[in-house]
Amino acid sequence: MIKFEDVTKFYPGQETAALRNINLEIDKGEFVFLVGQSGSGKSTFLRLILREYRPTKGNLYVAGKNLATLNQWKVPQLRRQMGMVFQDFRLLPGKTVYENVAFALQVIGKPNKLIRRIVPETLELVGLAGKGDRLGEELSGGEQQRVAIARAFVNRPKILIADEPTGNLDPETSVGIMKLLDRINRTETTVIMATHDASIVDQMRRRVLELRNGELVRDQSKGIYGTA
Ligand SMILES: Nc1ncnc2c1ncn2[C@@H]1O[C@H](COP(=O)(O)OP(=O)(O)OP(=O)(O)O)[C@@H](O)[C@H]1O
Repeated sequence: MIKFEDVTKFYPGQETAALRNINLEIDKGEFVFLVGQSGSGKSTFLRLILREYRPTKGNLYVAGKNLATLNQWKVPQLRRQMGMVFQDFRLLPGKTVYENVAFALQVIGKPNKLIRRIVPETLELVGLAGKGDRLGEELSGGEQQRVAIARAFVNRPKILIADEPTGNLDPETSVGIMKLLDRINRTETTVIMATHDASIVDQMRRRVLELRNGELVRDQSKGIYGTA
């Protein structure tokens, strides 16, 4: 599903690499935590998968395409296979829960009939049945993150990328969000999640990739947050 082949990324004008010689594979349906200190390269790793940047060196295969050479005009097609969730939710202001989720399908040209069927189904899946008419800003942080997850997942992407999705939530709410990501993962969706949340990583016991100064220093199955 995803393969890094000796991937190095330098930002323009920088002398040290944000990522250096990364080699790894992530299979379909895996759940992977990406950990490491601030500045270790986690966001860069995710942004390369999203093809926000190209690798400076090496090859990066995502869903059968080499992103190092992929034409720019094919990027939207690639992104449709991915959902993205952020720490700060990023809901559309002034829009209802339903509208936030429906919008993700409208922009890719899905017919209204399908939207009217799939949005309520997805809201139910994330535990927001009956809340479609509420405005995003009226919801709690945990509920807003559920909307963001519904929006990311409504098109049934192959890969869900989450950048610190529990970073703004209290521990109990975070556990609920993790249960939801786990349920999504069980539908064969590959989940890659950058996090600083040790207790969640330690509870879930999934594959852990640790970056340090742009290098992959640990790749542990059923891993924990810190090195034992
Ligand atoms: N647009 C950019 N231009 C130049 N340097 C950048 C840019 N984005 C990130 N960097 C640098 O690349 C390195 C890796 O940053 P990155 O944001 O990937 O780390 P991170 O692990 O996601 O950090 P955090 O946990 O704080 O989000 C850092 O040294 C950072 O300063």
